Amino acid sequence: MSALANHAFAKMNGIGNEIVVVDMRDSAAKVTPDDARAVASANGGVAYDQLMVLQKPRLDGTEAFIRIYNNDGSEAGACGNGMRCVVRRIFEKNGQTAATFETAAGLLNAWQGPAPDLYTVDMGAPKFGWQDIPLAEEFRDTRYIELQIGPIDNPILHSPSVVSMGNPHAIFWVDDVNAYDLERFGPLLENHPIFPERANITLAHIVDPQHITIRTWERGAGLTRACGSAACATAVGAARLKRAERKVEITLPGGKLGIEWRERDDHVLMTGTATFEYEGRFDPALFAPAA
Ligand SMILES: N[C@H](CCC[C@H](N)C(=O)O)C(=O)O
Repeated sequence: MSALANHAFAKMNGIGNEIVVVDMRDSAAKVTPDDARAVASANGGVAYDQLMVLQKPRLDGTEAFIRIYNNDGSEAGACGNGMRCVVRRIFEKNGQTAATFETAAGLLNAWQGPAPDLYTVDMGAPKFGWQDIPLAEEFRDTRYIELQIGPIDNPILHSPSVVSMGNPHAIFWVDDVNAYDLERFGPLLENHPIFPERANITLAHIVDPQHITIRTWERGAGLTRACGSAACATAVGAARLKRAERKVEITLPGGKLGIEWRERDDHVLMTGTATFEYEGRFDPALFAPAA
């Protein structure tokens, strides 16, 4: 039987990005991709975009090792909105206002602030090398790669920037993020062979050097109302193109995030809210083997 059967969870959201938080630090059991898919089951499950699983800390000074699952069961190396939800949950339980977490992408510092209802996560430094994204072939300048959708002589979307925040992101620069059928183009681009680990696909409109609007088709989760790591990747991508400052406000369908690509260490700081919705326990029937 799955380690999640009857296990407590918290349903939260990060500006509309649907998050489930499960604290398994008291257990050595592992969550499997099948478990993650079962939790998202439309038949008695909990609808979510990312499942944040807290496991026993592996390093001194860290609160937990966090594994991140998309609702298709795939694992992600980063989840900004999910991290803010984890941070709120932990700080409300132990009274802390700062902590360090470990994820597959490395160590993440997080703190409450700059206001009581805001949480800031240091998402680490972005990576731009074609093998870091990763891409299936070499591109020396990842500010624009050769990738397009639509007629060869009149592409609908083309020349995205690519950035890794611990997970792969492709950002297409457009004048209106709502003018494209992202539900149609998203999966084609997510699964394009140029992305051996697939990719999160973002449409971004640079309103002015301090404001960018985005909409994201997420790898392994589809169209979501917000994607924090995409907001980070977009802010960095725009700054690399000298089209935005290193400190910007990103507007997503579900709300706004403050992003700063810090000069002194190239780390990306993401600030926003985290909303608690309800808590419950997973119905064991979700994980029962198919009859
Ligand atoms: N929604 C998450 C991103 C999850 C990324 C996941 N879709 C992947 O990289 O596979 C966020 O707020 O950063």
